[in-house]
Amino acid sequence: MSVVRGLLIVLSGPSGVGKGTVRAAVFDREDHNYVYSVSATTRQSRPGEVHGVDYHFVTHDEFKELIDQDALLEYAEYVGNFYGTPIAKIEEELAKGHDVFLEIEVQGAMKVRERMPEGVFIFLAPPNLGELENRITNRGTDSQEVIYERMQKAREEIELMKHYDYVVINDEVENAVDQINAIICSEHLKVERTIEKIQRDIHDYFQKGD
Ligand SMILES: Nc1ncnc2c1ncn2[C@@H]1O[C@H](COP(=O)(O)OP(=O)(O)OP(=O)(O)O)[C@@H](O)[C@H]1O
Ligand SMILES: Nc1nc2c(ncn2[C@@H]2O[C@H](COP(=O)(O)O)[C@@H](O)[C@H]2O)c(=O)[nH]1
Repeated sequence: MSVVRGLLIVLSGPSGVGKGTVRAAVFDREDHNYVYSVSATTRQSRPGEVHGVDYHFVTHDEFKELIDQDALLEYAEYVGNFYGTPIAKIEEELAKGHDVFLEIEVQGAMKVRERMPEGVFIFLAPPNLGELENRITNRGTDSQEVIYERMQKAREEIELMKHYDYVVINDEVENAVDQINAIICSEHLKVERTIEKIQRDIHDYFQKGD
């Protein structure tokens, strides 16, 4: 029997809203078949970040080579650094029936939407912008200048949330996780129902011909 292709789940939203935190909590569920798409970036690694796990940390030349080789599903420049999604792993995992999670900013998500509109696009929103600023600040990874730039970006990004299939507010991590799990279940059901409908149609068509 052929394997049903996995879902491409694009979790997007402003920096610091909690995408990584929520995604890790979604992955903590025991019985999942999720795979995380590790992005390439020209950003310097932060303390504790592991090459190949959190990101593929690459030079500008290496990033340019990925673009030239058409190895990225999408890429974007974000606050002075490049970020991109390697395509090969995604195709491989979807074909195995695994659900692939992308955790990317909004310009990139819109490009994925053009290339893979069958994806499930979830915008993670902060309860309010003051709380977003607190989260980025308390994370302690960015200078005041970078925090300012990320907050300016957040304003533009929130304007684009209307282009997503779902908006989830990350007030409490557990609430956001429950909503995302419910979205994924319902998207799987949609795919199963569509397959059943097509199979019924094929069955009915050939019965008529008998
Ligand atoms: N619901 C929440 N309530 C309070 N703090 C939260 C919540 N979700 C995440 N945080 C905290 O906010 C900070 C930013 O979270 P995280 O790094 O997961 O965001 P992100 O969206 O992945 O950021 P980036 O896009 O910059 O990688 C972290 O310190 C995290 O612990
Ligand atoms: N368009 C893409 N955006 C990405 C990708 N990987 C991560 N990101 C997003 O960039 C910002 C900044 O990330 P940070 O790790 O420096 O805080 C954040 O919104 C990430 O989600 C990608 O492959 N493409």
